[in-house]
Amino acid sequence: MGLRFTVLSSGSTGNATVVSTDSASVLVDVGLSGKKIDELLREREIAGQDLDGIFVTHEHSDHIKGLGAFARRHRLPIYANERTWGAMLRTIGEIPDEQRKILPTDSVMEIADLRIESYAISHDAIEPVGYCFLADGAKLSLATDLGYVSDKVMRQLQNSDVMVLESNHDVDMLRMGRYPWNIKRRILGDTGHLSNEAAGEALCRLLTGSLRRVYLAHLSQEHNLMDLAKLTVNTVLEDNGYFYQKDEFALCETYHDRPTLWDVVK
Ligand SMILES: O=c1ccn([C@@H]2O[C@H](COP(=O)(O)O)[C@@H](O)[C@H]2O)c(=O)[nH]1
Repeated sequence: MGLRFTVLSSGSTGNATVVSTDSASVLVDVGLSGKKIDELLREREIAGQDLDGIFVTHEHSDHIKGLGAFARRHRLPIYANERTWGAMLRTIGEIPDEQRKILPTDSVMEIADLRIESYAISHDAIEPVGYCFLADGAKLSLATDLGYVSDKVMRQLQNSDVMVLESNHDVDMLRMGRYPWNIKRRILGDTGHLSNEAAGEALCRLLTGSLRRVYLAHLSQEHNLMDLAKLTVNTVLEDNGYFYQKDEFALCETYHDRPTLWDVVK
């Protein structure tokens, strides 16, 4: 079946994504309780103990809430860079040495036929990363929790077939919303979260030959709506002269309260 994935949950209430090939299966982040992750995996017919490892993007609780419990229960290796390990150790509890794996930022590793590339992103965590997954000539890129898309990140994301891209908020809804000003400023800043417009602008530079689907992710439940996110991204694309046919490219949805269907990347 080749490279495939399901976003189990997306948003500030918890993030987790499964990426699989016929020979490897990994989880990216465990932002819900270990019990809930097991339940969602079962829904997608995956057993926790069949995973080959967990890849951590950063230490914020919506990405590591259930990490310790889940990894210990299934004796799974956890991959993160050294500074992220340092930042999360006190919250995830004791992890046996054999499960602690250091994956430096901007490095590449392979598990069976799955190639995993970590890349640095701009977010207010200690050393946050995104991941690209490649197998069978297909590329899936996960890009959430980033304040802006740097040229380096843009190069990393090139030639993706499918992307999971942050579209956190509508700027006007956020400005008018109830969050305190310091949190609004954080979200809007260079180490915060991508707005719908910023996601659209990034896509203008990424909508090349190979990109077929983009899953809008990490939507705020306070300051966004999926239809508004899609409309804004499409408007930015059209304003910049990017028009596409429905059979060429699609914007897809992720959810905070249910998994996406399996998507076979290519
Ligand atoms: O009271 C709050 C609410 C949210 N945050 C952080 O803001 C961003 C965006 O949150 P959304 O739920 O997507 O609106 C996220 O990093 C939250 O953790 C906060 O710090 N305090």
